[in-house]
Amino acid sequence: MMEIKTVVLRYMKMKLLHPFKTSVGVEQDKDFILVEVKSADGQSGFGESVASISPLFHEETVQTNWHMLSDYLIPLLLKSDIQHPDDVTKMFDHFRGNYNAKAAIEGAVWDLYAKKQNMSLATALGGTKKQIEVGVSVGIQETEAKLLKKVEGYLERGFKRIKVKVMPERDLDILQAIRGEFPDIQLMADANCAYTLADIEHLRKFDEFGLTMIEQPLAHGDIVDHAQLQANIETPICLDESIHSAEDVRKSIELGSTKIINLKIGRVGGLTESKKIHDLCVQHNIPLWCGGMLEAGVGRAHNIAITSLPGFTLPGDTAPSAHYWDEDIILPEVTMNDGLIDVPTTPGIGFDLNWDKVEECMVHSRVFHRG
Ligand SMILES: O=C(O)CCC(=O)C1=CC=C[C@@H](O)[C@@H]1C(=O)O
Ligand SMILES: [Mg+2]
Repeated sequence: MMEIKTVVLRYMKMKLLHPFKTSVGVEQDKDFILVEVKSADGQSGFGESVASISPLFHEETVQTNWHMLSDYLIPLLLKSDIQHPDDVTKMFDHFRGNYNAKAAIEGAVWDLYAKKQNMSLATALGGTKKQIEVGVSVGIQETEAKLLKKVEGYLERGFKRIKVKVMPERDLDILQAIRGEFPDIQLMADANCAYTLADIEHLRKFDEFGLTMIEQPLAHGDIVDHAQLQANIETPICLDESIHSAEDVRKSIELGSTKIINLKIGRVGGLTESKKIHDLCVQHNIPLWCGGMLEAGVGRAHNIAITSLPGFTLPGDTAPSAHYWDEDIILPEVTMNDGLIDVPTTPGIGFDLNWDKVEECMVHSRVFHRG
């Protein structure tokens, strides 16, 4: 049994090296919650919330996460006995939605559990890979020239896949320009819900660019219209914002709404549900990759661990720390060699906290003790 005695919430604010622009908005500062769970012997596990400061990507925010953690999830956790991290998801099912908040503390419990088992989080999750392939997500750039320069730089640094953001009026030109310079690279487009079924004819034009996928072309939460769209275009659809559970994946597969899944631990409520989604995708031969939410090092470490499972067959958005921050909150930082990141073999997430950086970026904190 893992008796959690203390939980510490730290409200963090970090400055991204480059503003990140998508069809839903621009992120420059990254606010997030660093969650620490401590057992009686003083051992700690860490998790990270992925919600943004505004409800643009989905309905949660850092503030709603802070509320849900403080007023519902932590009080429940501190009066429960946990035999295994899977118990946390069962316990939290009592509350609807709030997936980012649930995942932030469930991930910390998984980290603590792996440390107590003296195994890496990757191993605790069933991971088998020693390295993971890394792709990069390129935000919307002011000009095509800037975009092409960024793509060229990323390819030189070894990224295995390029993901570009598209939106109506900023799509075919971007794809044409990239394919003109880089005809053979692994290229995908992320629409972040920017289109509707009225755009079927327009979206059919994407087929000429040989994309590995188009990510979330239609409304967040939708799986019905995506099935109609997939029946009308060749490019494989990948769902992101529509998927919050293994049940959503099952229905999407049955309807033919998707051929690829972007898994985000925070979007599905944690690592236990992520494992269920992984197993379902393997069962149905649906390629899986790990999306990103501009995480700092703790969230990045969790993404690396889940991506070590064998069903993650496509490069994810888990770029190295230096792609996002001048200094990360973990030691060592996440680094990449030739488009590959080593999966840590040390206990838990496999990184220490850079406490000087944590202190520097912490805005406020709150400590909760078992009653
Ligand atoms: O973390 C990364 O580098 C990927 C970032 C990224 O592509 C996204 C982050 C957050 C929400 C979205 O805008 C977008 C996505 O849809 O994957
Ligand atoms: Mg996406």
